[in-house]
Amino acid sequence: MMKALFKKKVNNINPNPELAIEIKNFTKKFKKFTAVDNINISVKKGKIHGFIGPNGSGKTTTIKSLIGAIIATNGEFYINGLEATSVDAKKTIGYIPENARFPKHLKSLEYLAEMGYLRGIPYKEAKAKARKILVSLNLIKFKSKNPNTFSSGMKKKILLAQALMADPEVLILDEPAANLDPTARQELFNDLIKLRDQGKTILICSHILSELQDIADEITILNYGKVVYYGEVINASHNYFQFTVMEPEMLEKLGQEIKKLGYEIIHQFADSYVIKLNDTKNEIKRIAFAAFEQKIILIGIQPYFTNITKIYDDVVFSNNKNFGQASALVS
Ligand SMILES: Nc1ncnc2c1ncn2[C@@H]1O[C@H](COP(=O)(O)OP(=O)(O)OP(=O)(O)O)[C@@H](O)[C@H]1O
Repeated sequence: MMKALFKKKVNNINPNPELAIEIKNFTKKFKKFTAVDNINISVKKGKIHGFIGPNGSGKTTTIKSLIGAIIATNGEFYINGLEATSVDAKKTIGYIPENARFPKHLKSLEYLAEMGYLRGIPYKEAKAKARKILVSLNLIKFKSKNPNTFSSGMKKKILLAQALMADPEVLILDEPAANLDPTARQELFNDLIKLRDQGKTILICSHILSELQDIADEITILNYGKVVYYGEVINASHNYFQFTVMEPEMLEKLGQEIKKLGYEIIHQFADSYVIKLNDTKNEIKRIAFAAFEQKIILIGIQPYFTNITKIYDDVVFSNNKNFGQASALVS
């Protein structure tokens, strides 16, 4: 009997070490109510991953279960291939909650140094590190002020600075841009892009689609506790262009010309191809000229990117007529 009690749980799931976050078969029930229903989520290393869904769809429940703040009814959680509850995995996560509250008696620099000290960094070292982070987030001039007196945007940055004190590989942010004005939001996003470019993985939980359109590399959409969409995001910086022909019959010929010019076709539609360009203006001229010479009529050449609002409208709004159009969430 005792043997059975202490028997180690056998885990048949092999975590994928290529993923920064892996959530498998996660279910959370609050009494009889199923808030999250057997979902799987994968977040690739070094990416900004948008975690989207209407109010009450289960985002915060998922994040809190991932960081161990609430207990899952069922499921497995991994950070960089390690069980999320393990000490080693916890060391690699930085969590930034939706709301900020700071001790009244500490100035920003002292507060960050204390937080570093609590995580085991010697105080002097922690203070030097805090100073460096404040410089990188453009907050050093406020080092002697208490963060409670800061604007919402600055408070968010102090929370980010606090998470960075532990040098996390994975940052998890719950509604990072709620209540921020456009400038503060842009500044915070620029900081997140910088961190992603340094190799960190960032999971952003949000239902404001415009927050994610320009910065997310991939998205997962949750609706009524289920994953209804997962995919990579192509944004303007990828330099993808869509070339549309007048008659679908012209498409094959255009494909031959595109290949002759040495471009790779990324996507194919009934009447168009998507290609990655580098030196946009000259390359468009070359392709348009080659098409013209082959009597292929191009009726459209336009930048191609993932429209998160449209995807959201398709997978959420069309299923929940009573929710209101997703575009209403874009602010
Ligand atoms: N402690 C709890 N007890 C009972 N039900 C809960 C509890 N926490 C969350 N829920 C319910 O679980 C569902 C998912 O809530 P959750 O907070 O995860 O959604 P969310 O997607 O983060 O929403 P929002 O965008 O509004 O923050 C909701 O229906 C919520 O009412």
